[in-house]
Amino acid sequence: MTARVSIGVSLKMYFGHSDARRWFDRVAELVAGHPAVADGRVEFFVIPTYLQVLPAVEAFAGTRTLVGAQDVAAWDRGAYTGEVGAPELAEVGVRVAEVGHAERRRLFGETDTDVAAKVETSLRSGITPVVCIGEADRVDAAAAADATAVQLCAALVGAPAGRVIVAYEPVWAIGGPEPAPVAHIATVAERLRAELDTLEDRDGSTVIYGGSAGPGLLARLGHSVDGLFLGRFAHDPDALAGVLDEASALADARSDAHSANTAVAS
Ligand SMILES: O=C(CO)COP(=O)(O)O
Repeated sequence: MTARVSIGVSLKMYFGHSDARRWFDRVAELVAGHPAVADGRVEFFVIPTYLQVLPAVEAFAGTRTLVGAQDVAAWDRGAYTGEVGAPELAEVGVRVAEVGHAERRRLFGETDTDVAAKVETSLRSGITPVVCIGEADRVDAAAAADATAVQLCAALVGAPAGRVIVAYEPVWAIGGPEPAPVAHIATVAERLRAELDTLEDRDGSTVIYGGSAGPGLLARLGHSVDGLFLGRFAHDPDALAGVLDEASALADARSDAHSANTAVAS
């Protein structure tokens, strides 16, 4: 378990250009003044539309915020109309790329093979993939853990060494009124972390939860996840500030636990 806690936001396609830029300015001010983001205890990333990436890079400059892309081409460059490749994303300052979100799998037919190709090109370009996985139907936690472990392995086929951020997002909890139950999330996230721990070349990888996540959830989840992937409930910067405070408290608790373990071991 890493001491650091990760909080990410995907803006999906909710905001127009001016609204997105206003949100970037408000949130950049918020994170610049947030001690845990400023000193790196909490990793913060924002994933706007492709067209909003450059203004986001500019707005968040100097705040430690990582700007991401909501997708990435499966190829580096060439005759792929409408696509954007990882090398170009990296060139303009994109640091994370969302791969295999449930909406892309469902609406655009993305397969595990596409996802693996996108993970591979991202890592090769120095971009950390946010690998989105989650069970489609509401099954029990053990079945969800089995299904998502299979998805995770499929996503990492052929991937070069490097950190990945695994976003566990049960499809049935996305866009709903409330997140999946805490015990369900904990069971699946712990299984996914155990899977990652068996891999030698994935140091620093994290498992975060998304799907109607908002203020109050991280405090209830505690150590069972490494953070949250927010959608609608980050549109209000005050709600996002509340989540960052919870992330900061969790990062402190983890670093205390880490120091206690190190003291016992020595
Ligand atoms: O899909 C999500 C983040 O990628 C979650 O979105 P919501 O929090 O709006 O359900």
